[in-house]
Amino acid sequence: MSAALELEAAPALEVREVAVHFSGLVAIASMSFRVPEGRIVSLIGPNGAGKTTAFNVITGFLRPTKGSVLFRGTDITRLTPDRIAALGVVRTFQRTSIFAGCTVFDNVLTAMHLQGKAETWAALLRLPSARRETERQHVAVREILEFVGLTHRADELASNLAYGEQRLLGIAIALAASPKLILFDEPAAGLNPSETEEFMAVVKRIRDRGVTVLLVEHDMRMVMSISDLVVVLNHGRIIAEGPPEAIQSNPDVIRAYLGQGVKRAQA
Ligand SMILES: Nc1ncnc2c1ncn2[C@@H]1O[C@H](COP(=O)(O)OP(=O)(O)OP(=O)(O)O)[C@@H](O)[C@H]1O
Repeated sequence: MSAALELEAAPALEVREVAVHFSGLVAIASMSFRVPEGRIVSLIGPNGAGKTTAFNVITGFLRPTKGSVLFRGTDITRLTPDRIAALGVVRTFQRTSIFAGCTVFDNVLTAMHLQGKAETWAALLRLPSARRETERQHVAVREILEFVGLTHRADELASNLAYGEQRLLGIAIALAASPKLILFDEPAAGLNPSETEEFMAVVKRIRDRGVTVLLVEHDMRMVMSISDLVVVLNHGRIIAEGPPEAIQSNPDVIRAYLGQGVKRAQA
């Protein structure tokens, strides 16, 4: 499907004329873009371009000065982060908050419990439905660990995981919240090439399951090989958007970012 057709399809996420000012400093001047349902979209640009600020607006951690954010047609601009997460917009952080002293399995189970408040009462009362629910959750945790490739590490303490495995656990924790749209903030930072490959394969599998992905990333090899669409920010403005091939040859993008970005990716 062409990029033009993609953009005509009903978007999972629509950012409309968002501006963010921090007491005089314009972090985002005006930003509009759409993330089509079931696709991987990357937001790229030089340091300070406004990418993390955009993530903060989308996930409700920051109110924009102007503009709006729509998730599947619903205006989420003024919702709290937990309401937005409950709608299925789930974020991973550069440093994932895992419980180092708990097992891999329990980390994912805890994340799943955190979203199932209704079942907590049934569990406290030890109702049969709660036992069924517990079994269902354990099956789901095992499925998620299988999905990210951590089954063999299920009983390991999270603190004993290698760096790349901790990233995979971060994804597993995010998947436990049943995301419809998942946002990754620099997921490849600090990963070696084989860990990056493994990470990319998991992200593609997430997309292939119908979950929409929005990525902020500086690793251009990853961005260009994984993305269906790329949106380029520079000084708080979008300077280009389109499929990776078009972005790589766009002179404005090369001037503003890619010359520097490709060097960094090869470093
Ligand atoms: N809470 C804040 N208060 C004041 N200025 C901020 C705040 N957060 C971000 N900024 C500024 O807004 C601009 C955009 O920052 P942002 O972190 O969104 O950029 P970025 O594209 O994510 O950069 P990087 O690639 O380095 O993570 C920068 O000039 C930054 O200094």
